[in-house]
Amino acid sequence: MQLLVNVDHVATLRNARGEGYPDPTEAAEVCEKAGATGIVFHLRKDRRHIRDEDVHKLKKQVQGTLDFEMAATDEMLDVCIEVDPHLVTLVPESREELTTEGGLDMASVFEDFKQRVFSRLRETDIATSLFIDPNKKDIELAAELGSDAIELHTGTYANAPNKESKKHELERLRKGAVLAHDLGMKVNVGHGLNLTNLKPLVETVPHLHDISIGHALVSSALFYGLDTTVKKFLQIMENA
Ligand SMILES: CC(=O)[C@@H](O)[C@H](O)COP(=O)(O)O
Ligand SMILES: NCC(=O)COP(=O)(O)O
Repeated sequence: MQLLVNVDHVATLRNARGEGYPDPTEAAEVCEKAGATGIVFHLRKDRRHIRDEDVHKLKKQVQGTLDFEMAATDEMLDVCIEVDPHLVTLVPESREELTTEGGLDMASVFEDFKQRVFSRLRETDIATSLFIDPNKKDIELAAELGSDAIELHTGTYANAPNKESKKHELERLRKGAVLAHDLGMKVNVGHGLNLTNLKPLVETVPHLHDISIGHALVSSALFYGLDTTVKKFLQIMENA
């Protein structure tokens, strides 16, 4: 189990005033020094937080795993292949959304991903991950496509309104992780994870590889500091 910190919202804060601070690259350095295994960023089509120059700076700065989240457009594929991260996580993206709203619908993207996206990525050393909901069909199609990993969308679990629905979502994630692992894929998770909901997740869901956490981690860092916050998340993972 390894923690990858998503630095998107360090850039959100920077962009709010158009100043050069806080710098996502500097945040990445603090996170890695505090024990994070790597860094995630999502280069959105509208560049609302991370910008192209951040991507190149992060590539130079990050020592551990670099996970490039993106929509599978030709433009993003060009940037990603040029930057050459360790991992690319393909996510659905819509311009109006405040954040990623769900996983990829694998049935509807399958043929396009096979012919246009994976054919290009397979010519590189970049490992692939698909951001999907914990549905049997989506997981099976991810394996059929030959993805190295999936990232199970934990947003529905994180936002579940009561104990019963949280339990239900955890069970879906557990089953999804077992299936993905049995099909030979690495199991990553992310979205909406925080200092409270991480513990039940890591104690219930097996085979976890990368856990990517951004918005809540950056928010907690305002109160505890970034170094201490990363260590708090790592402690939860270590105790599990
Ligand atoms: C794919 C995912 O769950 C998130 O990391 C997503 O990339 C978040 O996007 P924002 O950082 O723009 O909210
Ligand atoms: N892939 C999920 C991610 O990078 C962080 O998501 P969030 O913690 O910002 O919701």
